[in-house]
Amino acid sequence: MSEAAIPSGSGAILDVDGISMRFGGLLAVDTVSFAVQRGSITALIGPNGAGKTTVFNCITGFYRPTSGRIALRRVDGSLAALERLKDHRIARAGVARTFQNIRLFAGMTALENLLVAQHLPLQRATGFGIGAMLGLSRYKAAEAEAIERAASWLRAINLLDRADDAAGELPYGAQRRLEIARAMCTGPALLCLDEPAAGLNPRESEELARLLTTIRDGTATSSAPTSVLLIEHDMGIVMRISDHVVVLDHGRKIAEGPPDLVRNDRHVIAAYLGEDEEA
Ligand SMILES: Nc1ncnc2c1ncn2[C@@H]1O[C@H](COP(=O)(O)OP(=O)(O)OP(=O)(O)O)[C@@H](O)[C@H]1O
Repeated sequence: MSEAAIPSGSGAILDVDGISMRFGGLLAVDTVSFAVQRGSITALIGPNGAGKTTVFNCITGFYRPTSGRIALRRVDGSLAALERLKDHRIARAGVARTFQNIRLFAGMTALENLLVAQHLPLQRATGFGIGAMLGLSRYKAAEAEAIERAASWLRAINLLDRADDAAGELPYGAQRRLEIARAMCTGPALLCLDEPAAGLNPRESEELARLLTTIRDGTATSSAPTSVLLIEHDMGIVMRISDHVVVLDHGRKIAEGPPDLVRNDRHVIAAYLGEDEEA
């Protein structure tokens, strides 16, 4: 079996190479290839049923693609062949994701949600549990770091004053930002967002757009710039914040490029008009 590859000299953090996904007789994704460049926002768009979520699920390990390869450049520079890993291993390799439906721990506070996300470094610092019970200094240091990281993300999403409120009691837009902060607390190489603007009002969308560009640029907190891959139906946000747009239709990639180019592509216009006609 050939190794996962990102061409040397390439600035890609993720390379999706000819992936296909078949559900019985349906070829939901048909030999799709694209790359996510380091420090960029890449949007995956297309009409309903185009295959966006399926591609996403292949990258994040919810599905194993029928064929094709997906290579991730980890934070330490090594390569991971995501198509061979289970979802928890993909998360450890540095892919964090959010879902279309919010999946916070509603009864826990905003702060607790961000601390739970950091259980792995805490576990490592304690030798998986016993160190915490014994109050080891290594654990205390790791715990202080986790709290500091959580606080800096609460500040970045304008929720520091609501740190002790239950996540389920926060306004919808705040919950969406908290989910993104929770994903960022794991220090990912790639942040994957499934329709982050769904259900947001214009002010909340604006806040989200600002948050995503600061995550990309590494100015949201003192964390490193982070590459973002998003599925989004809100074309206003896509065209404003994306560096690169990949368009799918009926499981195939029909266009990719900078937003201005994609917006005027006749195949893209036809795909979206076709959807309107059917609606
Ligand atoms: N688990 C599954 N089993 C069978 N068919 C599936 C499964 N998941 C997705 N599909 C089908 O694959 C195709 C692509 O679906 P997918 O959800 O990836 O599209 P999408 O672009 O994300 O659409 P939307 O914008 O509506 O979320 C659709 O025809 C869908 O019905």
